[in-house]
Amino acid sequence: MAKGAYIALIAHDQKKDDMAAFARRNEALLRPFSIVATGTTGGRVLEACPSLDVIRLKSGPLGGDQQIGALIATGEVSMLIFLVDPLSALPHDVDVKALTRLATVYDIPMALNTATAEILVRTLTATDTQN
Ligand SMILES: O=C(CO)COP(=O)(O)O
Repeated sequence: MAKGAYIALIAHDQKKDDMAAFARRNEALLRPFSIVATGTTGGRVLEACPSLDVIRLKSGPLGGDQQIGALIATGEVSMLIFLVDPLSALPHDVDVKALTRLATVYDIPMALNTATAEILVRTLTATDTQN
């Protein structure tokens, strides 16, 4: 993974505890990287892991998903970990779809659940240390 590229972290409300736990488990792996996150998720990650370099954007419903989508379009995101809640209706569902669509268009490694996130974070950080 290219240095300077962001790892993007986002979690829906019902998944924020899972994201905080994920960050805590993987704090050492994530520490060398710059993280970009939607507002509330970023706050939870920083609370759990104050040592991480986290840039907080707007909250998802206020445009945070779109901000991360724009960073993907400009080539600044190398990994997207987006813990989605498939059991709740969201007012900004169109933004969520737009973001996952852009991650697919630009072929960004994308985890939508914790199990995949655990695999992805190890694979990409291991690749990085070989470069
Ligand atoms: O709603 C979100 C993603 O769609 C997440 O936004 P927050 O991290 O601000 O809650």
